[in-house]
Amino acid sequence: MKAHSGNVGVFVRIRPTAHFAQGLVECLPDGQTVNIYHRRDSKKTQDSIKGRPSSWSFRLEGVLQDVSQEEVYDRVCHPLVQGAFDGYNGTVMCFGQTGAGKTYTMTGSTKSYKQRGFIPRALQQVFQEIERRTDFSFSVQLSFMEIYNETLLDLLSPVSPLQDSTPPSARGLVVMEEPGRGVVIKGLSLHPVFSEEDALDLMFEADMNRVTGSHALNRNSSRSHCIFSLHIESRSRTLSEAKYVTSKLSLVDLAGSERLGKTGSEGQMLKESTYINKSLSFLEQTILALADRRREHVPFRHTKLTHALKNSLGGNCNTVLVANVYGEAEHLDETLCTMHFARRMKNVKIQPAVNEHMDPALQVKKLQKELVTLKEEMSIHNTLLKNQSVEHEPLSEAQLAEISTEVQSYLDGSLMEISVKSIRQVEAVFAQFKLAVQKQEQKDVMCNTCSSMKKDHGAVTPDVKESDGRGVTEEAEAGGSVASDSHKQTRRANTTATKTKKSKDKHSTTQGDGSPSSKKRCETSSRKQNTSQTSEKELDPQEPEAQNQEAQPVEPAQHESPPTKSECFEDFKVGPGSKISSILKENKAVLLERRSLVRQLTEEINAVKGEIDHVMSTLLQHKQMRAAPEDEYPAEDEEPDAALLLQLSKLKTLYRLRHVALHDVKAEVNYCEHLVHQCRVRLVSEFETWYKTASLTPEEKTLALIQSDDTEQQPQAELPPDAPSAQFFHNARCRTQKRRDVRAHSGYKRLLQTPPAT
Ligand SMILES: Nc1ncnc2c1ncn2[C@@H]1O[C@H](COP(=O)(O)OP(=O)(O)OP(=O)(O)O)[C@@H](O)[C@H]1O
Repeated sequence: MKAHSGNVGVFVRIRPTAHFAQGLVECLPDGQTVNIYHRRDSKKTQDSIKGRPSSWSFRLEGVLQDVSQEEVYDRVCHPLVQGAFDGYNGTVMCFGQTGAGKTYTMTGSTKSYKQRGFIPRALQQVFQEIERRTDFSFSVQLSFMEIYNETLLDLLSPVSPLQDSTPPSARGLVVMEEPGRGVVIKGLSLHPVFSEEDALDLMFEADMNRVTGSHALNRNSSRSHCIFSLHIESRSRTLSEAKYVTSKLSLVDLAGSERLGKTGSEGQMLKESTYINKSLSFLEQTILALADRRREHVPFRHTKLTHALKNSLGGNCNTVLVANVYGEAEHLDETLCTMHFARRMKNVKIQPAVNEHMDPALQVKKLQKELVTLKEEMSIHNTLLKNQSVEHEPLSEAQLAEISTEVQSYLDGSLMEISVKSIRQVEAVFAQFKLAVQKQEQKDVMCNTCSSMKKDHGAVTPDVKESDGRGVTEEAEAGGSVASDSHKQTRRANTTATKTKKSKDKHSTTQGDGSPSSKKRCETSSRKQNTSQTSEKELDPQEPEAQNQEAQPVEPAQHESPPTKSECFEDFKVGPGSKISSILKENKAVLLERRSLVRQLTEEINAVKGEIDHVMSTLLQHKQMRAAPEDEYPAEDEEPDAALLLQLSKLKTLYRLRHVALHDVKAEVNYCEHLVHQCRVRLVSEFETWYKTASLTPEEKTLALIQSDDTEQQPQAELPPDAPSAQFFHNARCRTQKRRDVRAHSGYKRLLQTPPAT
């Protein structure tokens, strides 16, 4: 997904106020335009804008006024995070006057889950997406960097900047450009994270380490620029492709621009303000240069900030700017400056591109496979066909299309045979057959279930959770492994046969001829209708009765009895739910294998224990014998004792090793059980959703969609208090608070480094 292409996306967010400058700031109903007017009677204003027009109109991607944190995130950040999963880099920057709400937008309130900002929401989205994309494996790493007075600081350094008195320059955080990788920060620590809660922990930790100060406009003013980065790498689990994609998501909270007179800064804070204003002014110059396509040189290297952001400004990245402004009249000049910056940023071009890479090891494997195929082709060429025109190259699009047409003609009977030309052609023919079967299956499933359920929804009420649970266990006990496609197709064919039989039965019930066979069919049918709960076993398409039935001609749809929920579940498992169903089977197969290993190890341990007992009792006997009068027992009995002791020591070692192995395998069993449970729950819940939707008319589906939209827009206060993300947020915050308290008690003080002279 490409979130924004062409130009940088720009939004303006107005900080809520009871004293909105009505008449001076106007937000148009289109939600994209802000007009700003200057009063002609204001002396100060007239001085500052001498010779310029007295009103400005700014048209942006969106004007965010009185909008919740959730909506701001959804409009600004959500598409970029989604894009990151497709391999696009993304950057969101908050820019504006001090106190206008940049940190509130980016990090949000650390005390309130509902008011959390972009960073925690992005982490939530990332881990939810990872859970959803079961076909991919992901690795996520994060880093958090601060630029304070032109010095780069690692907010997540393994050695906390609070403890470390080494000057940051000596700790070696340097902006560098590497061929093929662009700008990298050498020395910045990257932290692998495996869960939302892990990541939130690090976010709170970094937030605690930031430099803040207090001045007239903001009690908690960030005195630095802050760059939070998430590095995501994803690889397909299903395709053995060498390709994989990476992306970097940067969330940038810039320090606030400030008028020194207004903030009343002095001393250290004055120095900070000077650095902040200087770097923002360079940022502005860089943006001007980027927006002007005639400029050949862009002064990225003027400051650490612009250098570090080089790839994010007009690079291959989806970039979005949030301009944070006040809505009050007294800040109109600064608001105007921010809006001009936003407009310039809007003119900067971006060229988002997917970061696709090749895994060399997998590529070698692929080439080796290719070589084997080519060799086979050669052997066919030489031995079977003796045909000079055998193709050794991969098939072209045109050849594949031709094969598809041939297969279609073969299937509809207009072509009697397909002649073999090469292994690749044979493989492509098989693939086309498979495709045709799958399409037919999908059609069958949808036609049968949707139309029948629609007709008689009330009759379909078995509790699938229970019947599914039993079925699943039965499969597991039967040692179910991953079903091959052909196996699935056989099951499918048998299911169809069973269904056809059932529809025939139903037909006979209403039009019975009174013959014994007809009666029997009637009984079967009524028995099925009276059963409120149908087990999987009863419906097992492989049961002998079903297999012995000759395939009956398919009755017209209106005579078919509606499939039971359990039957629909079977269809679901080979149709839309086939992926999760096959993962479940795989996991169950692994679980069974591990359980049998546990049994085997337990038996071995028992056997070793038996031997140990035996050796010990022999040794005991010898000891007793030695204690007896000498004439009864000869002295050479000492000799076997040495051998027995050696054997005993070996047995004990073996016993210990087996125990360790058993312990490990038991842990694996626990883990596998957990996975199987998760898959099972997911299969059933996905089926429930599918089943509900399949039985709806198009109008009902539309209504359901509208209702689900409504639910999403409910205020967050209505989220269940135990919503997992809220819990993670709460836990991580509490842990950070504890660390903060410990540090406060032990007298830690943030060492603010003197910046190197520039
Ligand atoms: N949209 C908003 N809704 C509610 N409160 C807000 C909003 N924007 C800002 N605030 C509040 O205003 C105060 C200042 O906001 P914040 O610290 O985010 O400003 P800033 O632009 O990051 O300032 P600085 O550049 O000085 O760090 C905070 O108390 C914050 O909670």
